[in-house]
Amino acid sequence: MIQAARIVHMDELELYFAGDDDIGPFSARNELEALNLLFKMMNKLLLTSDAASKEVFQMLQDEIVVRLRSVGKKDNAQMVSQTQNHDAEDSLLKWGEHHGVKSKLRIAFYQGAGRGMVASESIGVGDTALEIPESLIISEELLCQSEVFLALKDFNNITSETMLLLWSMRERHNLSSKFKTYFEALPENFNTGLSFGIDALAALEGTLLFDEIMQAKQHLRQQYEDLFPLLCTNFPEIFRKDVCTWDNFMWACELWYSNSMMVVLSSGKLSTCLVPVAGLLNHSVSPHILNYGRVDEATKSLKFPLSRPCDAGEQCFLSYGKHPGSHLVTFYGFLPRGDNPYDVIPLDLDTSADEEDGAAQSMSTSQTTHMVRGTWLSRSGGFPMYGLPQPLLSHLRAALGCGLDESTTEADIKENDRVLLETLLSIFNPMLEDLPETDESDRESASWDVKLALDYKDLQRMIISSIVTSCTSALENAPRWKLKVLH
Ligand SMILES: C[S@@+](CC[C@H](N)C(=O)[O-])C[C@H]1O[C@@H](n2cnc3c(N)ncnc32)[C@H](O)[C@@H]1O
Repeated sequence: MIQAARIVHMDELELYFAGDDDIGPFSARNELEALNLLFKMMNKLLLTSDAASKEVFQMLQDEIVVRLRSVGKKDNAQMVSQTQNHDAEDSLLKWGEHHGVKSKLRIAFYQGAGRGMVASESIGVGDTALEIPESLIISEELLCQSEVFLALKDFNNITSETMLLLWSMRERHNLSSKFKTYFEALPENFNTGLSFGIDALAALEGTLLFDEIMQAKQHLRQQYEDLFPLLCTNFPEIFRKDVCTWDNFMWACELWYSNSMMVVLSSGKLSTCLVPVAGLLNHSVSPHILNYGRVDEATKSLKFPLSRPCDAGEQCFLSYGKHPGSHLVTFYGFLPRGDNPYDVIPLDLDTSADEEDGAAQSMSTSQTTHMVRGTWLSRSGGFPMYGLPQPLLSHLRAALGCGLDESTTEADIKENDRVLLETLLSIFNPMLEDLPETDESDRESASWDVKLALDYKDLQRMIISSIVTSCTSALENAPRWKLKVLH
C-alpha cells in the first residue's frame, strides 16, 4: 500500500532520480503525502466498517501515525531557541486573536532563523494548527479598495503584484493602517540574497547562485527605475518621495518574496498574499504543514492543517514549496537543514539521445536538461548506477556508444563503464577544482551574507565531491563488479 501511495505522489524530480527497482521512500515530502493519503483512506474506512474491521483499520492508522512521526525528525531537531524581547510579536498575536485568528501555536525565537511558531499543545495529523480569517489576508481583493489601486488601475499596464508591493511600501508608513500591528512586527531587514554585499557576491562568483542574484537585482532595479520618480510626479499625494526610496522598495520586494503565499481566495481566484501570523512559520524540508492555501468556503478562513503530528513545545514548520537552496538563499536568505532533494546541479548536455528513456523524455519535454544531486541521497551506489540518475547514465552510455544489450559481453560492459566513469570524472573534477575549500578562520569572522554564501558553496562542493568519490571508487573497484543486475 505504501509503495503504491508513494508512486501516486511522485513528482518529476523524484521520477528522474528513482532507480528502476527503487521502492522508496523517495523524499520527506513524498513520504508525508503518501502516508497522509493512507491516513485519510483509513479515516473513511473507519467510518463505514463493522467493529471487527474497525479494529484492524485503527491498528493500521496508528502505524501510519508512528511512521509520520519519524519523517524528518532529525532535520528539524537542531534549531536552537533563544530568549528575546517579544513585545511586537505579543501585540501581533493579540491583534490576530481580536480579529478572529485561532491558533494552537505560540511564537519562539531561533538562532539564525528569527521567529518561528511552536505548538502550545500536542497537535495531531489532520488537526488545524492555525486558522486566519480571510479578512486579515493581504491580497488583490484588499488592494482593490485602496487609493493605490484607484490611482494605478489604468496606469501603464501595471500588474496587481506590483500594485500590492507599492501598497505595502506605503502602508508600512501609514500610522492609521488596519495592518499597523502586522507591519510593526515585521523585520527591519530581511537579509535575503538580494541584500548580499560585495564580499558575499565575490565569494559566489562563478556559481549559478551568483547569476540568479544578479539577474533578480537587475530586474528589480529596472522595475524601480520604470516606476520612480514617475509615480511621485504623477501622484504626489499617494507616492511621497521620502517613502518611495530604493531601500523602501527593496524592503517591500524582500517582504513579498520571503513572506508571501499563494492562496485560493473564497472568490476562487488564486492570488499571491501576505498572511499575518502565518507568516511567522519557518520552512523545513520535512514540514508539519504541507497542504494549505485554499480559503474554506464555509468558515471564510485559511486553515493550516498538520500532515504530521507536532508535540507540545516542538517547532511547527511549513513547506514554502519545492525550492532548491539557490532559490531559498536568493529570495528567503537561508539554507534549510537536512537533505533538500531539490538541491540539484543542472548539466548542460545534448539531450538528443534520450528517446529510449521514459523519465528522461518527460524531463526533456519540460525543457529540463540532465542533472545530478548528492549521491548520498541515492540507494544505488556502485555498479551500474554509481548513485547517479538513470536518465543521465542512459544518455551518456548512448552518447559514448556504450549501449547495452543481451549480447554485450562482461568484458565489454566493464570497458564501456570504465569509459563512462572517466567521462563523468572529466565533467565533475573541473567543477570541484572551481570550488576550493573554505578556510574556517574566514568563516568565523564573516558577516551574515558571506557566511551564507560560503555555506552555499560548501553544499555545492559536497554534492560534486560525492559524485567524484563515487566514480573514483567505482573505477578502483571495477575488477570486483557484480554484473548480474545489468540486463
Ligand atoms: C515567512 S518568514 C518566517 C518568519 C521569520 N523567521 C521571521 O522572524 O519573521 C521567512 C523567513 O524566515 C526565515 N526562515 C524560514 N525558515 C527558515 C529555516 N529553516 N532556517 C533559517 N531561517 C528560516 C528566513 O529568514 C525567511 O526569509
